[in-house]
Amino acid sequence: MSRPEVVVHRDGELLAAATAARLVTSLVDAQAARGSASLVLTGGRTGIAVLEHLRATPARDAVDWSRVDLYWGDERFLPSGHPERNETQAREALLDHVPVPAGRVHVMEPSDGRFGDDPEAAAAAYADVLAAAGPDGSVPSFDVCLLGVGEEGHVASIFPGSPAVRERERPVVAVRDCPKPPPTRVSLTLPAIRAAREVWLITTGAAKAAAVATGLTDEDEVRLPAAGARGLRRTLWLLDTAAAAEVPATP
Ligand SMILES: O=C1O[C@H](COP(=O)(O)O)[C@@H](O)[C@H](O)[C@H]1O
Repeated sequence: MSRPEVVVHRDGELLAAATAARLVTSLVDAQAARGSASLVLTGGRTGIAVLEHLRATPARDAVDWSRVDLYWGDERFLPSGHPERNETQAREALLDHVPVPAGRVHVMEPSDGRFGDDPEAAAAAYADVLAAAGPDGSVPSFDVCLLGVGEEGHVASIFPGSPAVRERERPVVAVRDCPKPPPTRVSLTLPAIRAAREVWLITTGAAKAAAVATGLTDEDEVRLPAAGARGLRRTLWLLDTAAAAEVPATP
């Protein structure tokens, strides 16, 4: 598992623009190396801002969108098209504007979907989606897994002290009684996130500074889930100055 690296940008706008540029390069490189690229999307303000910048940059056309598989790290378990669904926001920010085939957009089921109001069934179905895509029924080695970071150190919908953060077997779980609304969600687990080649934790603002500083240590992931989000090859914390304020200076 990789050790965390930190990149700090002046402010949130620049962070989102620079991360979008970094994504273009990573997706193009993955396609050159392996034929297609796989990307796990995140919700949250910064994650969606990255997609908006990706939409706006002419360099987005360097990516062959017909060979990109898109997944989600978590989803708010709400009806299809609900404005608070991470899927809805990602579609508006980017996916409706690039020629990615519908069959490569791997959404987590909504609460009015195939399984009705059953997030456990939606989570199990998403585990099947991952198993069908990965080697020998295991989770795919995503090229990049994007994650936002909550003030209390949550990533995806894995909250401190929750059953989700203790999950060791299943790659996807239903999350109930979330401290952040909406209360019901579907989320990848830390073992699934750790299957990614690269994990990028992206966050901004002073309110995240303490979680960022602790997340960079070997803190117990049950107390601070972000500390357990590491990529096989690379773990990158992409921050603005305010979020990086409590990170110890490095040479
Ligand atoms: O609810 C969620 O929040 C987190 C963090 O969001 P932010 O707005 O504080 O950046 C996000 O990572 C997660 O995907 C989302 O469902």
